[in-house]
Amino acid sequence: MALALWKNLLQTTKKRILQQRRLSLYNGAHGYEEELIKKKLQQFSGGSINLSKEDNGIGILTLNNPKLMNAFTGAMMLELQERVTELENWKDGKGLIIHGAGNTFCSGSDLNAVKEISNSQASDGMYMCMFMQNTLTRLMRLPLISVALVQGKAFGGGAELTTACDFR
Ligand SMILES: CC[C@@H](C(=O)O)C(=O)SCCNC(=O)CCNC(=O)[C@H](O)C(C)(C)COP(=O)(O)OP(=O)(O)OC[C@H]1O[C@@H](n2cnc3c(N)ncnc32)[C@H](O)[C@@H]1OP(=O)(O)O
Repeated sequence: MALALWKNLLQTTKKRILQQRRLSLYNGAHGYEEELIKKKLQQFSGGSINLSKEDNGIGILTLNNPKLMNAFTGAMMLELQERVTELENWKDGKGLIIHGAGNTFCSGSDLNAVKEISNSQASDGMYMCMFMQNTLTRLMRLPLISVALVQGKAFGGGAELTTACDFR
């Protein structure tokens, strides 16, 4: 009986910790509303973030937008958040390798998207950065040993991504 109660408590606590991790660090701060910035980011398509979870507990995350040196489009920023959620729920995960498709790592945010977002409303550029910062903080807190495999260039948001990893 005591053991069952203890297990239940442990599971509830784990669930709560996961739920808290997913909450944005910034919601409500400086007018930041995650759902609104997500709608804006959806408008900038292209590229993908692929995750392969191997049987040995190693995840391989690929930044895939080689035409733009793997720059992060809005769609990729949203996908990165989804992949991080997937990793948070991966019970058998032990490690994570992040690499870029082709012969480079990542040239940062897609400058076309940055330009358009910043031109639409001054604060939207800041909200986009806050969105990414939140995802990278969650990535940094994953209970996995993470390695950024930096081949070629890592600029702007790409360099920030490497600093969210344990090793680079
Ligand atoms: C606000 C967000 C901020 C952050 O979070 O900190 C950012 O990340 S802002 C972005 C910061 N990154 C940059 O400023 C890098 C910009 N790119 C470059 O300086 C160069 O492209 C490079 C990365 C040094 C590579 O140079 P090179 O090897 O000579 O290749 P090309 O310049 O010919 O690039 C090939 C192709 O890719 C396009 N490209 C590259 N980076 C980006 C980007 N960040 N956004 C959009 N497009 C990008 C480049 O324009 C070329 O396209 P084509 O001319 O159509 O072939």
